[in-house]
Amino acid sequence: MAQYSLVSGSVGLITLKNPPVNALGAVVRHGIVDSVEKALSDPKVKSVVICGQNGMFCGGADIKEFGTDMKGPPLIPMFHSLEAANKPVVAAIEGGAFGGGLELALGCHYRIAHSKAKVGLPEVTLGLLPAAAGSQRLPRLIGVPAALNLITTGRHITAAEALQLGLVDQVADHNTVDTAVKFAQSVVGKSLDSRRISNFQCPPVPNVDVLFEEVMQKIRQTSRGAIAPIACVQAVRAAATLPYKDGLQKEKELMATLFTSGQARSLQYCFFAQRVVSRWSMPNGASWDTSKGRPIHKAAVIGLGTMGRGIAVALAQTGFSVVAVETQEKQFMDAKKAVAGMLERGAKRSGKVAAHDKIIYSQNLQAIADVDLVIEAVFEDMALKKRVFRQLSDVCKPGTFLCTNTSTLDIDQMAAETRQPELVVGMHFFAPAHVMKLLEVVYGPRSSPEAVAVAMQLGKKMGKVSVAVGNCRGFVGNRMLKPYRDQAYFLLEEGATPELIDQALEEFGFAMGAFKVYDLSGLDVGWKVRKEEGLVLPGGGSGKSARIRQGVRYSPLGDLMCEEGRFGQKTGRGWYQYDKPGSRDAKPDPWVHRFLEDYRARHGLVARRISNQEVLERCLYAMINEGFRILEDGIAAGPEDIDIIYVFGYGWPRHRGGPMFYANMVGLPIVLERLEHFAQANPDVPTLQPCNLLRKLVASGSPPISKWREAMKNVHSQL
Ligand SMILES: CCCCCCCC/C=C\C=C\CC(=O)SCCNC(=O)CCNC(=O)[C@H](O)C(C)(C)COP(=O)(O)OP(=O)(O)OC[C@H]1O[C@@H](n2cnc3c(N)ncnc32)[C@H](O)[C@@H]1OP(=O)(O)O
Repeated sequence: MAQYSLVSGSVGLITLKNPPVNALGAVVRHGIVDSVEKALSDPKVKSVVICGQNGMFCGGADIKEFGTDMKGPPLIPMFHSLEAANKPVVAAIEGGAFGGGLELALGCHYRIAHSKAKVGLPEVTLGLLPAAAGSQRLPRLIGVPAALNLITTGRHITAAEALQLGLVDQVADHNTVDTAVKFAQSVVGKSLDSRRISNFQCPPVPNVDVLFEEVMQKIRQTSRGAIAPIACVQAVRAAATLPYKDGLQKEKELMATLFTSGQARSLQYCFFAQRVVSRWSMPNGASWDTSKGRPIHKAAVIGLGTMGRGIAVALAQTGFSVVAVETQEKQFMDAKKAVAGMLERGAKRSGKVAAHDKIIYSQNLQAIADVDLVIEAVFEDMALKKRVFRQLSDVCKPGTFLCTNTSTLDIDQMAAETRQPELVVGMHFFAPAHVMKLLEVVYGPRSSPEAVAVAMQLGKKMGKVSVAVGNCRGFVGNRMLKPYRDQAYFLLEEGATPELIDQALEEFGFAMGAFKVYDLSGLDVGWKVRKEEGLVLPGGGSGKSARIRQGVRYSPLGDLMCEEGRFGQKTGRGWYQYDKPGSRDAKPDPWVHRFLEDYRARHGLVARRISNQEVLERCLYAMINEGFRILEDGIAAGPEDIDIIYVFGYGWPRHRGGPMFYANMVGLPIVLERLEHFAQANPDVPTLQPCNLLRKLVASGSPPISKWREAMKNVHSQL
């Protein structure tokens, strides 16, 4: 609702009330219309102030209403009637004004923001554009380049930046509503003509065509197939080149296309999925509601390789005291230098002081005796990790949480080496750990809810998107990656090239195709693991068994590349060629094409034409099928957990909502039918055999993704 009251004898105060963010749902919109009518028709009222309850101005349109019949007054006429009012209307912005909330403020004659408030037009992140005249008013107020930046990125800016841009008129350090009321009284009687933004001429831009062409080109390169950023540019262009009324018409047309698009649905799903996963739960019912964390003041990182360095930096930048331990002399010296550089660069970017004094370096484990939490980041070797956990258990004070950054290994085996296995959890960071947003928090069978709560809390403090998952090989992310990568290799054997496969995946929207990722992360990493697992045969093996291991299809292509010393970017040669070792510019390599032809000839494989569609179906449906198995096994609590992991950790295009949401969009019966087809053609590839949960969901009428958790409960109860 919106509450109306008369304050200071002459100011009509309209307070938006719709917790938690005062979104502009139908009831609020009705409330605003009624309140404005009251204020404008009351002769005692000389000016109007609009604010939000509980220190929050407005979080925008009610996203939960999208996809419903959206009854209630529309926003544009509401904002026009505010702007046309003959009494000054002032927005008092506390907390934040986002999307429709900022558009409401732009319809007012004046805007006063609290110094801690933030504002922004984040519609693009929901697959939309600011279509309550925001795309037309903002450029008129702050100019085209600044408006383009805010509207195409959706970034939230501080009150100080908003003031500098001319987006707000004043910043208040204390009671914003009182300040706004006084301000409203002070401007009574002043002409409002110059305050109505829709009457403004857009500040002229030299070479407007060149500017928009350049911006459009940049957006096309970075948006990876997302349509909303492009529509945002088109809408701002309309503001820059057309009269307000025509610009508004263009904004409406663009919004109509976006509003019903699958991309908007996917992005809005991601918005809510991110919030669902933050309310983690364990199969035993533990969650935030039942388990509180414990404050962590001092943490330790063990092992200062690439991951350990990033983790230490992330912790220090968050304000934790860190003991960084590395026992090998050379690595220790290199790490100290590297971490210092990372902290300096981070400080330069954030404008904060580099957190050098937060880190103490040591080559001795005894230095961690008093820490509250340890993150082990030594080499991915179970024997080594077990030894480290035994030492940690001896050295650390009782009650210290012991976390491992393993990306695949069994948490429980490490926990078994300690005196308090309930304090052991996985904290799987993604490289580079101080940059990447995702954190998989892995609970083993003995991990206590408190330990999970502590890791989730720590992740939140570090600005990570943390997802709690169960313990299995590869957890969620890497477990699903395996069948995807297997398919990519099998497609090479059948006639594809690395660039054909990568192009299909990148056109789909992945940040990088499978083979570019291999080259980036190093082919030797997987080779080492496969050797330890006994999968690697010299020369790839021969005869029929060369392409079979442990009874299932295996491609030795990656092993053969490593035998040639082609480890990827670091050696300047991998699935692509690079100008020099360490270079990132991947070029197709004729050597690889010949290598693949020789391989096929050796194994009697006849190359066939492979379409982009087949690449997508084989790679993505195999991965999705594993996702269903993960749900079936109870490793992830729901499809949202999987999707958020893929969007934030694996370059899955957000406008496609994550693999499980994508399966839901494609249609589960289609996914099932294609998997059945591929499984029949490849009986030695068990990951293509459709899993039970998928079959059961299809048999029960393919419920929408919002109902999968319920359906999963039924499946679990039948097991
Ligand atoms: C055919 C053509 C039709 C054309 C029709 C056109 C009609 C539309 C016209 C205009 C459209 C305007 C577009 C918009 O305004 S879209 C919304 C833009 N706003 C946003 O994107 C802001 C989203 N919210 C946030 O970024 C944050 O929530 C923030 C406001 C910064 C607060 O953050 P924080 O304090 O961390 O809190 P949470 O994010 O956890 O949120 C708390 C709960 O509030 C729910 N929430 C937040 N925002 C909204 C919202 N706008 N609508 C509905 N619900 C919202 C959020 O989900 C949390 O609840 P829960 O935990 O239960 O999920």
